[in-house]
Amino acid sequence: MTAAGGPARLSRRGLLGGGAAAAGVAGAFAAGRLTAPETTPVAGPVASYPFHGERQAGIVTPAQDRLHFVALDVTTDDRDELVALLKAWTEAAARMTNGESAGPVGAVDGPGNVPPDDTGEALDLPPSGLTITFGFGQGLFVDADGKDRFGIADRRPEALEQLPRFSADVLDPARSDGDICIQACADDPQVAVHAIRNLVRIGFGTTAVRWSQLGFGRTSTTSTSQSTPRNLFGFKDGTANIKAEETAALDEHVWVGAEDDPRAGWLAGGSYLVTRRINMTIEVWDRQPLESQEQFVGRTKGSGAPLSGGEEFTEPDFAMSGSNGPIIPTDAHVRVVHPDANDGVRILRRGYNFVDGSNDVGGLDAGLFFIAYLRDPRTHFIPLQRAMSRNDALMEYLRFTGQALFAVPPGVAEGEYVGQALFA
Ligand SMILES: C=CC1=C(C)c2cc3[nH]c(cc4nc(cc5[nH]c(cc1n2)c(C)c5CCC(=O)O)C(CCC(=O)O)=C4C)c(C)c3C=C
Ligand SMILES: [Fe+2]
Repeated sequence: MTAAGGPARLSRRGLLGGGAAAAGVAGAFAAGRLTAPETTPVAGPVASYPFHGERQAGIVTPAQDRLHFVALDVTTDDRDELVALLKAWTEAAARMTNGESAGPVGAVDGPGNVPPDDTGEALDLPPSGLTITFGFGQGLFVDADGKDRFGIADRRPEALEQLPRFSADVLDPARSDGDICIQACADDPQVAVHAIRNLVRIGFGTTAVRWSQLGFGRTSTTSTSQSTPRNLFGFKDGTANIKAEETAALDEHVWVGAEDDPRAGWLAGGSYLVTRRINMTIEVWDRQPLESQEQFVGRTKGSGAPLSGGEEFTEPDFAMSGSNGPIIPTDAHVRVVHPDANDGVRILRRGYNFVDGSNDVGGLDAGLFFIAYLRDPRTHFIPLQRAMSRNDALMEYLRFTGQALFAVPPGVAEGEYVGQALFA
């Protein structure tokens, strides 16, 4: 398999859409925010992303179209068993992201009298841009009884605590938390599901699935090479997201710094991952006039431009007046969560649309599975969610039905296993 289409391999011309756009992007970097390329080139089909590297793949990797996310509880108290599992998962993840079977024998080439070491549904499928990203929850460090099962309680990152409750939270414990999470993203749903299924299979006896979530359409961009997708409200989502090319912003807002937390040095270069399962009352939303929908968001539904004018990547002008007060209302989502209103804070969003059948009132159980990577949940998530709770017009159409927080260790070098520094 060849690695192709990843950010480093896109030509500068392909990334920036020509010289004029390049100048524009350079200016935007200088201003601290990224503006659009003049044209938005689409990266070619991606063969594979290597599992090993300085950072885990699946964070700044161009967001793939499909997601299978699982949270697991560790059922053993034995540190050696946990470490053995992390080693086995590392090997299997490296193989699968390379388009190989989960185990070295494969789905059909082993002896007939034992179960195969791969389940087989991805036979003949390409790697499809599969990335597998691991995170550790609070319960891995101290379990519900306050027990330090694996001798790592003193290495728990200070910020890895239970998230507070927010308004519109109707959290289902069966869709929240977990000791370990695995995020599999791919451009083929079968490849993402195959990855999670096999990792869960390998963990049988050591871990148990707590909850999982499928996502069918990305709701963000994480690279300037991508076009902006739409969420289930029909709006472009991901326009102002941090992009892989914004390395200074990633260092400031996404990657945990070496000095951030003296007792959790193992997390330096990693990140925090927040998930929120957000049900959207789409049937009610669909009855709102177009102009109201646009006022709730603060952007136009067609182009995604701010209501203050311009094009999709034009910065909103929050000072501009309309006939009835500010043209971008004070409770518009993009105003409430904008860095200008939140001490300059930015986050890397990597969420997905979901529809999990229908609900008990004949509507769709649909929404946005919010995933964000950020440097510290205390500065980069809790205040944002609180601001939304207080004063965001979108809140009337949202119900938060699950949430979790994980510490995501940095990348894995060849010959190492994921999270190795935590157990060293
Ligand atoms: C706590 C953080 C956020 C939650 C929860 C959240 C939910 C949520 N958002 C949309 C739709 C859009 N969000 C947009 C931008 C945007 N959203 C957040 C944060 C949360 N959103 C941020 C930080 C930003 C970027 C703000 C900026 O820097 O300008 C947009 C506009 C397009 C874009 O920039 O991506 C839309 C549309 C929904 C539907 C939703 C819950 C279901
Ligand atoms: Fe948002």
